[in-house]
Amino acid sequence: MMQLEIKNLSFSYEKNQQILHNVSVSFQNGSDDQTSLPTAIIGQNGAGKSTLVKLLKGLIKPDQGQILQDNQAISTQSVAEIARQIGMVFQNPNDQIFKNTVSAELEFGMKNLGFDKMKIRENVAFVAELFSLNDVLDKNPYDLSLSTRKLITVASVMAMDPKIIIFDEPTIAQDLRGKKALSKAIKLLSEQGKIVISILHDMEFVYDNFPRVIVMNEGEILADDTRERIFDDEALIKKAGLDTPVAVKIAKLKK
Ligand SMILES: Nc1ncnc2c1ncn2[C@@H]1O[C@H](COP(=O)(O)OP(=O)(O)OP(=O)(O)O)[C@@H](O)[C@H]1O
Repeated sequence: MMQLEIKNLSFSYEKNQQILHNVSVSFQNGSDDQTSLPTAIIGQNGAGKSTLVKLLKGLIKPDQGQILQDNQAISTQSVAEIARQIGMVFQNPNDQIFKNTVSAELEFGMKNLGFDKMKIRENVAFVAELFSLNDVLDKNPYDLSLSTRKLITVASVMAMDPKIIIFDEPTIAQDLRGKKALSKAIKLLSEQGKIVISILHDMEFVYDNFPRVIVMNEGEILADDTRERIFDDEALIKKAGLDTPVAVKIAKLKK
């Protein structure tokens, strides 16, 4: 079993302007309770979602509180150690793409982590197939659409085989085909026993793919529960300034 635990985390970018207030939450794999399910983090713009996942990845340091991976503080781990354990797909793919061919980009993270050639070839083939990238492997990512670039970053991080994978808004700019590939990837990662966490604004995608939902509001966790209970709670959804997924609205009309 693997565990990621956040204890009493507070954070501010600037003095006297606290962004996260005493946040505690945990994620794990391999148990049958809801902390092991693929988890969506939802909430209005500015709620603190991106800040929370940056802290999880060790990109910024908390003012107070702890982030523990298997009972070890991530603050004691090197950047390389964290990279091996925690993969993160940023909101904007342009922040994450460095190479001038898709295949070099897919290989890049694995090379940095010292994967052997056979494994690199195997993983590139797997993610290229999963995200329909075989026809563009020799292309420059910047000659491709934003949606394809985003899928390339998801594929690159998956290829590195991290134990924990965090997505920041993976569905931005995606059409139905892209969303289907992402759904398949999330299911697969979960079946492989990875901890899957994603920030999302697309409530339909949340409802279809994430059995556990964390609602953030003004730097706090308002609720952490199953998607059914979260979206059934109209007062909660309203307080957090969110929408109810269409499927839930229809089910309620039928009642
Ligand atoms: N680098 C920064 N410096 C100062 N303030 C920041 C910085 N990044 C974010 N903030 C502020 O922190 C607060 C939380 O931002 P954050 O990006 O975590 O929210 P979010 O819930 O991810 O929003 P969004 O859905 O728009 O991405 C906001 O008020 C934002 O203006």
